[in-house]
Formats: sequence, C-alpha cells, structure tokens
Amino acid sequence: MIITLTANPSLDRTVDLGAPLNPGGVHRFTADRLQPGGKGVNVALGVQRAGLHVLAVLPAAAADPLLPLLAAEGLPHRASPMAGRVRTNLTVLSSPDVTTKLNEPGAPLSAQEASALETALLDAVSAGDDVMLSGSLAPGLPADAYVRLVRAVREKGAWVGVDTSDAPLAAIAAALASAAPDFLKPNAEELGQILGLPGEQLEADAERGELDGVRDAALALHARGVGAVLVTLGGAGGVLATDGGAWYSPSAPVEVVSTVGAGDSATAGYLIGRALGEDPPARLARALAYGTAAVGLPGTTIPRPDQVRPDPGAVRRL
Ligand SMILES: O=P(O)(O)OC[C@@]1(O)O[C@H](CO)[C@@H](O)[C@@H]1O
Repeated sequence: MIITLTANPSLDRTVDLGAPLNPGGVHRFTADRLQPGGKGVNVALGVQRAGLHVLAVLPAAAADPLLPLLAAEGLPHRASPMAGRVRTNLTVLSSPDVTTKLNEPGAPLSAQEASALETALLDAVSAGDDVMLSGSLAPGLPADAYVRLVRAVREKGAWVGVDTSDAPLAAIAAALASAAPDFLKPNAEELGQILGLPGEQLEADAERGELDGVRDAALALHARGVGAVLVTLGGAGGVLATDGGAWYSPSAPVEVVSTVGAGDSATAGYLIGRALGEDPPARLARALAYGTAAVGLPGTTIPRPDQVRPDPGAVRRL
C-alpha cells in the first residue's frame, strides 16, 4: 500500500480575477473553486486515480469541511484528532498568467494531537509499504518531525520518501548520515536550500540546458544516502539521480492553467512507476508527464492516468 502523510493539510481555494492583480485595489472574482489540498493529499489522489491501494493520513477534526471533500473524491483517509480547523490556502489567478499563492500557517497542533498524528501514521504502516511524508509541518510539530518519522517508518520495514521545504528540509539534510530517506523530491528552490545555492540560478541554468549543477547536487545527495532524488525544474523538466546514475527529461510543452499541485503530481507519477516496477528513466518520464498534465488542469486538480502521456524516449542520461 502507498500511504501519504499530510502534516498540514488544506482546503485549496482558487479564485480567478480575470484581470491583472492590482495591490490596494478592489477585485471581483470571475471564478471560485474549493478543492481538498495539502501535498500528501494531492499525492494520494494521483495514486488513487491510477487504481493503486492508498491511504491518506492527516490531522482534521471529525466535523472539518475537508473530510467530506476527501470522501467525495473516494479517497481512503485516516484523520487524527485536532481541535483547530484545517487551513484554507488561497490561489489567486490574475492576468497575464500570474499565479499568487497565499498559504495560511495552519492551526497549531498540541503535543497530544502531534503524537496522535504520529500514531495514526505508524499504526497504518506495515513492512513493504511505501510512505510519503509531504508538505510543511503544522505549527506545534518540531522541525525534525520528519527525521523521526523517517527512522520510525524504516524500523517498520517500509520505504519512505519526503517532500518538504525550509526548516523541516534543513532538518532532513542535517540528518542524512543517520536518517536518509529512500526518496527526496526537491524543486530547484528546495535543492538550493539544501545546498545553500540560489534556486533561481539552478532553474535558470536548467532552462539554458546547463544541467551540471542540478545533476551534481542530486548525485551528491544520493551519495549521502538518499535512495533516489527527483528534482523538478518547472517548465525546464526534471532530473532523477539514483543507483546507476542520473537522467534528465524535458517537460512536454503545455498551456499553463495552474501550477499548483504539479510537484505532488510528479511525486504520484514516480510512486506509480515504482509500483509498476519501472526502471528509473521510465519513472522519471512518468513523473514529468504527471507534473505536465497537472499544469494544464485548473486549481489543485491532480491528473487521471488517461490525461498523462509519459515519453520515455525523451529521457537522456546525464
Ligand atoms: O504550505 P505547504 O504545506 O508547503 O504547501 C501547501 C500547498 O501549497 O501545497 C499544495 C501544492 O503542492 C497545495 O495543495 C497546498 O495549498
């Protein structure tokens, strides 16, 4: 089974201004959509739509409006108790093609709620499962929460991946010697955070076809114990470093509708490829195709397999 943890889930509200964003002005929405969100929820939706056995674990009160949205999606989930409400993250679409994301910090978890979340996850995990720890940590969770969970999940004989940023990512990077995850999915900015390099530079280099920096960084993380490193580079494609070397795939051209959830869709594609027993280049192609498909869909919409066109022929060794 594939299990995702969303330590700070969200209701994703996407509003379209149909006009340029004018700070200080009054805007009226031309469209408004509410979807379940949070990185682990998004990954789980992608995996579930591919017909794989999945469970999304997250904190949410029994009456939280997020839970009926998950049920409506048919997503198997387990919610640990929480007194506060799940945050609402706002995506503002304005012309020409600008996406502005306003994320709430999330309601704080008490020590008891934090421990209930950890228990809900670990009770669900069995040997042989794939576990994905995704997104920011709700306030109240310590920055090294994922480090501890990587160790605990491993002890249960499961595979574990992480996709996070800022302080929780720094904690993972600092603990690689003793708690390297099996999979890490940084974007260019997060790779930069790990290496102390400007992420925009890595992405700009990749856009010019200069991939040495990203390749070397991803291979260095692999050498430090991370089983596979998938670096997503937006429109510039992605790099996978794992046993056997590093590969690059460009992204197929797509009309950008919403980039929200594209990275999570790429993670879902990678997990699906893993479950299908694909080799690394094929997994990279599937991951990138999922990310590209997500970019062409509105709001936080995670693609179905029939919307995804992997192109293993476009993958090359670096
Ligand atoms: O604040 P975090 O946890 O880093 O990110 C949360 C979030 O922006 O990530 C998802 C897209 O990746 C959205 O569904 C959600 O709103």
